[in-house]
Amino acid sequence: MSATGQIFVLSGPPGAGKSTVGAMVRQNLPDLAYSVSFTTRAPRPGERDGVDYHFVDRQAFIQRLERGDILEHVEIFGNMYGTSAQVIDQTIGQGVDLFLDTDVNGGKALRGHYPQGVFIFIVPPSRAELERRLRQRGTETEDNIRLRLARVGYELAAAQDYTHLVINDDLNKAAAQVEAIITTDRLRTERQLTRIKREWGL
Ligand SMILES: Nc1nc2c(ncn2[C@@H]2O[C@H](COP(=O)(O)OP(=O)(O)O)[C@@H](O)[C@H]2O)c(=O)[nH]1
Ligand SMILES: Nc1ncnc2c1ncn2[C@@H]1O[C@H](COP(=O)(O)OP(=O)(O)O)[C@@H](O)[C@H]1O
Repeated sequence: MSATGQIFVLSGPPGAGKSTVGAMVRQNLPDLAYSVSFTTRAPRPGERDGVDYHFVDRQAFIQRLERGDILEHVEIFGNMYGTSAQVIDQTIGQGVDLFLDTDVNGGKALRGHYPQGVFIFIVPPSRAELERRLRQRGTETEDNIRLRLARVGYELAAAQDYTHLVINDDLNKAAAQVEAIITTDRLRTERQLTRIKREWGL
């Protein structure tokens, strides 16, 4: 029986709805911690440092990598993204559940470290709708949209390695489904017993 918190990883192609659905789920499940990644990407309008990402320059990112502060990382679209090792250790070490948004490489690395984790893949209903949503998001140049569209197949090929698959057709439905997956995992007997024993001092 594990006394640690669980990890919930959300992956999917760019434009699938990871950020949007992730934010809705976290709002409804406030006791779920969020792993704020490091990135060398520039903030988008509305994104906040330390909340959406820790925005750092390449040199600072590499320093962190060399110090072992980053558990897993990837370079996508010319930018680096990485998960804080400290956040993972401290959060789940304290028995708190942790939500992460990573690409499929991050998913694979985390599956290696935490094989009992919950790995959720999210896809939009169609490629055309994904393209429409990426454009409508209004955050990317045409070149960046093309880069993101070129990655869709690569991300989709890894969907089979995830424990759950959610189709993001209707936003509220998709968020409710991700929430249901998390809640169901939390209701597993071994996780409930761990919690009960801790609370009852058993
Ligand atoms: N492996 C890994 N991927 C990450 C991390 N943080 C973000 N990503 C992924 O990096 C990719 C690009 O993210 P972002 O620039 O926010 O763009 P978007 O996919 O267009 O919303 C997405 O697939 C994220 O899931 C991380 O810490 N590790
Ligand atoms: N079910 C949905 N219906 C319509 N638009 C959506 C839906 N889910 C997400 N979006 C929109 O699609 C765009 C891409 O979603 P986003 O959460 O940024 O994706 P990701 O983080 O996976 O790249 C955003 O503008 C978001 O508001």
